[in-house]
Amino acid sequence: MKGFTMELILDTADLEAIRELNDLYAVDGVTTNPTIITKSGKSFEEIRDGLMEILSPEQKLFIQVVATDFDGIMAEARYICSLRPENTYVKIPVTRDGMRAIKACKAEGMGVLATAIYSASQGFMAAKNGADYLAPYVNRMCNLGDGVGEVVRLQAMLEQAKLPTKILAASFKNVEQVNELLENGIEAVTIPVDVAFNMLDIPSTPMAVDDFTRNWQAAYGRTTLLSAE
Ligand SMILES: O=C(CO)[C@@H](O)[C@H](O)[C@H](O)[C@H](O)COP(=O)(O)O
Repeated sequence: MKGFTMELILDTADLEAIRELNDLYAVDGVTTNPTIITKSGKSFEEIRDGLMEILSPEQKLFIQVVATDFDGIMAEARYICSLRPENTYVKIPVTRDGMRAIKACKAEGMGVLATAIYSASQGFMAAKNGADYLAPYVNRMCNLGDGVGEVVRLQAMLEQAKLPTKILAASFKNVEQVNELLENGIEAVTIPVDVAFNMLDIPSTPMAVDDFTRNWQAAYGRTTLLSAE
């Protein structure tokens, strides 16, 4: 396995949730796609400016192209990568035009994430074209077959070929899917807001804390460790 630090990315354009989760967790960046941005109810420009204000220069920003033809993808990719001096990645779906664009963007020195990946072979070819990250759609792949298994297979293929590309697994619907991939050494995950909170919020934990507080209050008449001495 390659030496790495696991990256935790948020898969949302909900600026309030990003602020809150950025306080709560060690967040490495944010991914968006055209649908995620339209769901925010805000304009692209508002989301773009909000993300650039919230994220520190070290946190990664991934923005997807909307154009589907090679020239359009290249124009949007240059624009996206010009938004911040570093740690900005253009997300390009692995269509035929997209694959050509991934290769061309890397030749121009841009950061690239290959997205909308549904099979190990699609991911492998994007990695061969130089993509920095691959985003397999885990839940959607699970709906078609063994999604987690296919991502683990892709990881094995990258390791065998000694390709440095990282898998940034996407399209999660529950915590268990995330856990399974982390257990298998996946280097980065991008998770939606509900899954991000569900990774922490188990009702038994605040219930246990309530017991501690109640017992302390009953014994010492206060709800803090600190006395008035
Ligand atoms: O590709 C990335 C991250 O690189 C994600 O933003 C990706 O587009 C999303 O996770 C998926 O489109 C979400 O899919 P779904 O929740 O609609 O199944």
